[in-house]
Amino acid sequence: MKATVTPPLSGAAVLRRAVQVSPELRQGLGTVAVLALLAAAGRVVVPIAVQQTIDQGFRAQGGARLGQVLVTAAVCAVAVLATAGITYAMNHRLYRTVERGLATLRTKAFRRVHDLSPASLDGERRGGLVARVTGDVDQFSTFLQFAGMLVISFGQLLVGSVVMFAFSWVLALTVWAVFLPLLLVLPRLQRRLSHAYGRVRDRAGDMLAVTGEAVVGATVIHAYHAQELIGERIDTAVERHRRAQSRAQRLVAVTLSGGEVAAAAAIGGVVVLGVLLGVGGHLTAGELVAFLFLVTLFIGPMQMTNEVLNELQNALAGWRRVLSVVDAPVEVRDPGERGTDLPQGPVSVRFDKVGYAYPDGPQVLHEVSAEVAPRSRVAVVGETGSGKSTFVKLLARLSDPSSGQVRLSGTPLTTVRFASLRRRVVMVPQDGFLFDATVADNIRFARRDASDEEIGRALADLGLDDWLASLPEGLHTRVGQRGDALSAGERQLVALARAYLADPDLLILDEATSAVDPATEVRLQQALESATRGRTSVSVAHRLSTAQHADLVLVFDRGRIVQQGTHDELAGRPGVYADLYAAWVSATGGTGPAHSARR
Ligand SMILES: Nc1ncnc2c1ncn2[C@@H]1O[C@H](COP(=O)(O)OP(=O)(O)OP(=O)(O)O)[C@@H](O)[C@H]1O
Repeated sequence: MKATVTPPLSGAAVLRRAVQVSPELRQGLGTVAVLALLAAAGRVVVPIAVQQTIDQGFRAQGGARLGQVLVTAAVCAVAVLATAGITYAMNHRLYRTVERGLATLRTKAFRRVHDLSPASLDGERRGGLVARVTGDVDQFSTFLQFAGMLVISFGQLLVGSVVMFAFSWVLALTVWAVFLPLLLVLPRLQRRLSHAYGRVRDRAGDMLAVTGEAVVGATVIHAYHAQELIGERIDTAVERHRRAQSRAQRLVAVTLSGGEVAAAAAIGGVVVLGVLLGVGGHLTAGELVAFLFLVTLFIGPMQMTNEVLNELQNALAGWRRVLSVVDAPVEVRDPGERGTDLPQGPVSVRFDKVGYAYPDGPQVLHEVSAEVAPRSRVAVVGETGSGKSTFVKLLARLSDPSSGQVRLSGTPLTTVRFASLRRRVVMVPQDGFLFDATVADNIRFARRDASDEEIGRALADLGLDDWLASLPEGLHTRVGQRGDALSAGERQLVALARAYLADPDLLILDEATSAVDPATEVRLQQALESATRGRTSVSVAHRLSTAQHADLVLVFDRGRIVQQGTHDELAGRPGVYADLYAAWVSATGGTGPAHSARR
């Protein structure tokens, strides 16, 4: 699946694309920059005040001037308070801008996960993408806690350097000479870090996918006592993440230690040179003390910049992965305004030499041609893996054919607006997903404005009123997560009632293969009979009893339609259908429980 491939976007390209995806990120950046400069300027007030206090206050010519000291202290206090206020305003503005941008990014990424073709993307892979979107965006959010400081740091470096040069260009050059080598090797280190953090984010994604799978597949894991196997997979994923993280942290440690050494060298150099300059009469005591303050103001941002750049690499790696979800190509597009509505009335279906291959997979449908008359009931049968489900997914436009064309009532499916298609064509998949809500709410999913009475009537139409009466709280019975509180057969009944309430012109059913008890089997059969009456229906039939009642049976074999006709015509003729039927009769006596048709 293309969406899982991380495109090798450079840091700058990631930022550019991120701003395109979330234009909010641009808003107010000018204000943030101005506030950052003001905050930086505010921070050099203290060293200047220290210099003034010493040189013009305590050591003033003609004796100490306490009045001057008090005024300087008051100005300094006001500047410190104002700087704190400006820093708060800048952070607030920055967080607001970026959180808005990230909200847009999250929304677009989640939507894209939904838009990706359901035919080629199963629930687990979709879950992996969701984990990526949540984990990686959070990583970026964490980075922001530092980002505000980064903006101020740049301002502080700038203003600090100007003031340092004003006090003593020799000392200012010394400080820069110490930090320059660090600045020169930093880009190389950052590139290596970027690579290391890319791996960390990938490993974190793998870890989330494996643990997510373990939660979703808990029942199967317990049933097969596979806890140890899954445990090992989780341990491996955790260990690989730990190793990637350690590698990245080692590089971080190198950059931090480099910063420490440079800081110590800068302070040492300033003290020694400063004293020598002072003795020679080139520097006052106040200027030397102020300079030492300025050096700490310079070292702080240097180290902060280093740290923030490290975090930035981690955040960029996450951003890059989220953007690869946002930019994943959507296979099935709504023609929207340019499209047409399906013609009114009962729907006919035509498949014209349709071929299909799943992304990166082999051809699974070959030259499939079929015609379905309006209001007819069609059963699609064939061995497991013969292409039945794929055929109905193309009919519901969950995916588009690789070759050939599907038409509904003469209109090419790709030109039908989604609004019209989803109103007139409804598919009940094998696993008709139920939400953790009541029976009524799950059925109402088809028509949000349906009243309880209408839902009750729909169930009665399908002959399910006695089943409804047997539920502890009738329509208001909760179905549990994924419908776990209902039996497999009952879940199918609810899914069918949901489709019936939608009142489509074309009903597509992918019969569940799960076995149900005989009483539910009879209920399901009756409900199916009522739900398909008077409308076009195409059912993937795992029970050949469905084929017995159909107007037309399409027989699939290895991705091709090899026979078509009514049950009576086909059962009496040697061929795939007669074999399937014979196998089904011998396995179930012809009336038995659900059974996947096999030769
Ligand atoms: N999401 C997918 N990605 C790749 N290949 C797939 C995917 N879904 C199905 N296939 C492959 O396509 C082929 C046809 O599968 P399909 O599900 O259409 O068969 P089927 O006749 O409905 O089978 P069953 O009766 O078991 O449901 C199979 O070889 C299957 O492995």
